[in-house]
Amino acid sequence: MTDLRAATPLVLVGAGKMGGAMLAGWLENGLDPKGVVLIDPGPPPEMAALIAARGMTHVTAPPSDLKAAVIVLAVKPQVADAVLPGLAGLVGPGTVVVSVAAGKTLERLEAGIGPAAIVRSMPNTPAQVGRGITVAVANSRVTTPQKVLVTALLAAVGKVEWVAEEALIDAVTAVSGSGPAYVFHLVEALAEAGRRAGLPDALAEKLARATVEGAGELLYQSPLDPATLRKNVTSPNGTTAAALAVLMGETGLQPIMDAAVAAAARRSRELAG
Ligand SMILES: NC(=O)C1=CN([C@@H]2O[C@H](COP(=O)(O)OP(=O)(O)OC[C@H]3O[C@@H](n4cnc5c(N)ncnc54)[C@H](O)[C@@H]3O)[C@@H](O)[C@H]2O)C=CC1
Ligand SMILES: O=C(O)[C@@H]1CCC=N1
Repeated sequence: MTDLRAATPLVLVGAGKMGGAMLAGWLENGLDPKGVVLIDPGPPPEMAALIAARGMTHVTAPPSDLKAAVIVLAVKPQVADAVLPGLAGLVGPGTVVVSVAAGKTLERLEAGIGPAAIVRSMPNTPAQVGRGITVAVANSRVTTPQKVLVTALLAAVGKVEWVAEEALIDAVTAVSGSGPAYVFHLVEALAEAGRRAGLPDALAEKLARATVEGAGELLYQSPLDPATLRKNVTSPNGTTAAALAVLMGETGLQPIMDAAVAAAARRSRELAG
C-alpha cells in the first residue's frame, strides 16, 4: 500500500464524480481522512454520507488558516477560473496543485491561482476501484519530491503516466478520460442489440454487462495483446467472423471511434477557456 501521509493536508476542491472517485480510492489506500479538507458547496448525497462517516472536514469556502501539501482541483472546467483565485491563500512553499479539470492548461491554472507548482492531470473514474489511469504533466515549478508525491497519490488509484508535452493531454482526455463512457455505452448498445435479437430485457443486460466485465478482466490478466485475444474468439467462418466483418468493415467501429476521439479532443481544447 502506498504511504499517503505526505499528501496531507490534502484539500479536495469539488467532491463530485471524479473528485469523489479519487477520494474513495485514496481512503481505501490508507489516506488519513483527518488530513482531508473538502471544499464543495453541494457534494452528491453519497459523498456527503462518506464525508460524515469518515469524519472529514467539509467546508464550503477555502479556510484562511491552512497551507495545503496538496490541492486537488476537481470542479467543472467552467467554474475553475472562478474558484482558483480563492485558493491562492492555501498555497505555501511546499504546496503542489493537481488539477483534473478537462482542458484547463497549466498557464491558465497559474493565471488563476498565482505562482505555484502545478500538475495538470487527466484521470478516469475507474480510480474508484483502484483501476484508473492518469496522465500528468507538470509545470516548471514542480520539484522532484512533489512529482514523487503526486505519483504516489495517483498510483494509489491506478496507473500513472507522465508526459512532457502538454498538448498531448487533449488526446489523452479523449481516449482514457472519457473512454470509460464509451465502454459503458458499448454495454448499452450490446444489450439493446440483444433485445432486438429477441432476448428478454434482463437477460440481454446481464449478458452484455458480464461480457464486458469478463473481457476487461481477461485483458487485464492476460499477457496477450487485444488483437490476439480477439482472434482467440474468432473461429474461421464462424459467428464472430460474421460480426467482425461488420464491425471492422469500412463503416465499422474504427471510423466512428476516430470521429468520437477527435470530437472529444476538440472539446478539450475549447474548454481551455
Ligand atoms: N467525470 C469524469 O469521468 C472525469 C472528470 N474529470 C474532470 O473532473 C472535474 C469534475 O468533473 P465531475 O466530477 O464529473 O463533475 P461533478 O459535477 O460530479 O463534480 C463537481 C463538484 O464540484 C462542486 N463544486 C461546484 N462549484 C464549486 C465550488 N465553487 N467550489 C468547490 N466545489 C464546487 C460540485 O458541487 C460537485 O460536487 C471536471 O473538471 C472534469 O473535466 C476528469 C476526468 C474524468
Ligand atoms: O466529460 C468530461 O468533460 C470529463 C473529462 C473526461 C471525462 N469526463
